[in-house]
Amino acid sequence: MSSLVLMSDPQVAAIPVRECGEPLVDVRDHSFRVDPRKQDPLGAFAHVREGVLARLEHARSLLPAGTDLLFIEGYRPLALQQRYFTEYRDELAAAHHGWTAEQLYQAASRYVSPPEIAPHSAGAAVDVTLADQDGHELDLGTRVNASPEESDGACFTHAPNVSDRARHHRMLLLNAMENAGFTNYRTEFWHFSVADRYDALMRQEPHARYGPIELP
Ligand SMILES: C[C@@H](N)C(=O)N[C@H](C)C(=O)O
Repeated sequence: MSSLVLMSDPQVAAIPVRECGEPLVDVRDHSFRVDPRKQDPLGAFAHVREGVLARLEHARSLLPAGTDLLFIEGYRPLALQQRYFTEYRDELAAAHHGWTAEQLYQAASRYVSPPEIAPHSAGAAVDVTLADQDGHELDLGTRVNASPEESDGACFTHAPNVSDRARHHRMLLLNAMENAGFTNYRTEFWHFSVADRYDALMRQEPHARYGPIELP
């Protein structure tokens, strides 16, 4: 297992973006199981780049019978990413009075990407989990979007403090998504991205193909 590189690592921001211009598409037009918890009036949450959709379809086909992907969130407007990041950083600041701005920036990036490199705002990232054939969410150890503090670190993909059953489900998800070409952010078992700066760095690619994009 490779060592953890945080989103705040300067190596991530240093990856250049050569925008490929692929459009955003709505996964709800492609028979995915879509959970409404991140639903927004414009349906932004259900959008991803075309190439991300193709990889999601591939990942889905790699899961064992009776198991399916449950799509939670894809595209996130930059203003929302900024809000999530600031709110979480402020929460950490309130709990850790002695931390420097740099410490807060790094710690916040375990759970929310700094807006300037955010994979969700590039349409390159998805938050997904597993469901059974009736659409019931499977146990992957914590709720999707549990923070490190809330879950005592159990949100980390390879956390030891989850049950064998949850670990098994995490590995099903991770293997299907990685074999379909996604990179997991190891601090969150549910977060995967492709062709953004983080994925490019992990794959030692010279540049990312997806940069910040607006919903049409
Ligand atoms: C906030 C959480 N759901 C999330 O999306 N985290 C990743 C790292 C992100 O903000 O890109």
